Amino acid sequence: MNKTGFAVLVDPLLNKGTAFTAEERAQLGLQGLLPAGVQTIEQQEREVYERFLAEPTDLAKRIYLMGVRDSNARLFFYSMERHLTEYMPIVYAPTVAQSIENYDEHYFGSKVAYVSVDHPELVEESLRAFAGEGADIRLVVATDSEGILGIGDWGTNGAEILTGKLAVYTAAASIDPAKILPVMVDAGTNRKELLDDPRYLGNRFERVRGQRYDDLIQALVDASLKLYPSALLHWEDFGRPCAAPILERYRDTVLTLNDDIQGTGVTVLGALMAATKVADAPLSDSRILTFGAGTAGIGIADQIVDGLEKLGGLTSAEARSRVYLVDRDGLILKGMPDLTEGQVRYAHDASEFAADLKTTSLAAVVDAVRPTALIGTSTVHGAFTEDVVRAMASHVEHPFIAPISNPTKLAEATAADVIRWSEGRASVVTGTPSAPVDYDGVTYHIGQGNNALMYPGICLGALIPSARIVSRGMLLAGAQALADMIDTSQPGAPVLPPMSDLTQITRNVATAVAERALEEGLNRVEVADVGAAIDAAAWHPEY
Ligand SMILES: NC(=O)c1ccc[n+]([C@@H]2O[C@H](COP(=O)([O-])OP(=O)(O)OC[C@H]3O[C@@H](n4cnc5c(N)ncnc54)[C@H](O)[C@@H]3O)[C@@H](O)[C@H]2O)c1
Ligand SMILES: O=C(O)C[C@H](O)C(=O)O
Ligand SMILES: [Mg+2]
Repeated sequence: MNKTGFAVLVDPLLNKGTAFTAEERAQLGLQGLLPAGVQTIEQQEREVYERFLAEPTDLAKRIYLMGVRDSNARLFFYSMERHLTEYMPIVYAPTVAQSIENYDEHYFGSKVAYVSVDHPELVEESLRAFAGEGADIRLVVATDSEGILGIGDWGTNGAEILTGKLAVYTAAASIDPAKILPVMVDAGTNRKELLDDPRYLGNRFERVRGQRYDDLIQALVDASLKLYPSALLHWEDFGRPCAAPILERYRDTVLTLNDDIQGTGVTVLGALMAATKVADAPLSDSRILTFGAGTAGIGIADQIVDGLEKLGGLTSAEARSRVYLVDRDGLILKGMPDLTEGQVRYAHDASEFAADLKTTSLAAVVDAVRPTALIGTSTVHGAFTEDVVRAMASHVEHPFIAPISNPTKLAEATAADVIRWSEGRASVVTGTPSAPVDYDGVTYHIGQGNNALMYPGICLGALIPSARIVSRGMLLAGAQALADMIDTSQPGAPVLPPMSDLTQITRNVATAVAERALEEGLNRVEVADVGAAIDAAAWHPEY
């Protein structure tokens, strides 16, 4: 049944507010519900942008913009398209972290589907209720909020990470917002201050682990496959104990992507490939030191190893031996207690190092390993000290240094410090935006090493041919497409394309990923012309 009256005005996908024409107002029963003036989308957008500029803080700007999103989605995306570079850090990281940390003051629940570990039998009903009967969902984005960015466990307050990721999906990949379903997986929280806060709205118990948790995830996968068989399932900000096991359980049989593992892995691999061009060194010469060997750190290591093998020509054992990990207890060595499965893959033999190596000193480990690339996914602010950066730059002419922990306050270093301490020789990327750095007469542009550069394109590229899975080949094709966008001929050029080019980046990545899926025979539909199929699928925020 077609909606009329207030039902139209409160539906963000139908609402045009004051842009409804006199005829539409008559047809849709809106007479008397709107003031007499009729505006164009351009006029409405100008007012949105002026109000955005006038809001006093980043958090206030985010709350305002997401309010526009919730009342008139086309107007929001029309505005985001025009001010992408300005809106990204507000709608998404780093400001989304403030939304989550201050949730109780500003939200009464986010617009997402909630599923509870107490009621796996209600998962299907929750998805149906949120999406509406007959919805053509192509993308399910789920979080359990145990590892939100680097700020940890935020229970159901973490739902705002989903609204941020969804906005980026539509802005970057033109995916129709009506086809995306955000799901908050509520398995409890281990954050005591939330459990003690009377205003906390999620399940008030400690995180449930083991069979009951696995059953909830299985119920979500089953419901998604049953209701929306061609949809991609995106996992976001699950904690270290759950993220990798969930991906391993489903990656070979279900169309699925873990953003923190795979999205981040391909982003960093793409940047590393571009950095090897700056260094004029083959990819196969890379030696990688990852500081913070959790979900993202291991995801990056695995992805780089795949790249060293398939693109760099190393054997799998050779490629693995090029990766070194440092975590809380220092350099990861064989036989250390409590290593995760991922860490075991990269544990080195202590006999490779001098007996007196201080394995908990990052600078000493850098001197011992002599890496070409240093990646930070530790959430330890300032861990890449001057000593560490100088050690990197003393062994390699052009080191790749990527302090990508989010939000900004947790980054291992600032771009400006890395440029200064490496005397302008390092290729740097940071997780949140960094201003250009002037050093010794050169302006260095800093790439934003954030998975937002990749997950929209990988997902779109997988959806276009209705791929059965996201294969390793599809991921590598995405990384190559990203690296191919980089022109390193100018001094100070970034090793990642700028966020202002996000729609073009996404298109290039999606094209490469879709073509690889077709080559590998993973498609469930035939696609004669990938570019034309991308155009045909695109949703445009116009009235
Ligand atoms: N830029 C991006 O696109 C991107 C993508 C994913 C994750 N991240 C960031 O990476 C960070 C880590 O995320 P995650 O999901 O991997 O979390 P995680 O908890 O799975 O991993 C963090 C790891 O750092 C280790 N660590 C903590 N303190 C340490 C110390 N003092 N020294 C060495 N290691 C230490 C932890 O033991 C853990 O293994 C977060 O800040 C997150 O925002 C960035
Ligand atoms: O959300 C982001 O900004 C990137 C990434 O997924 C993260 O967890 O930090
Ligand atoms: Mg994340």
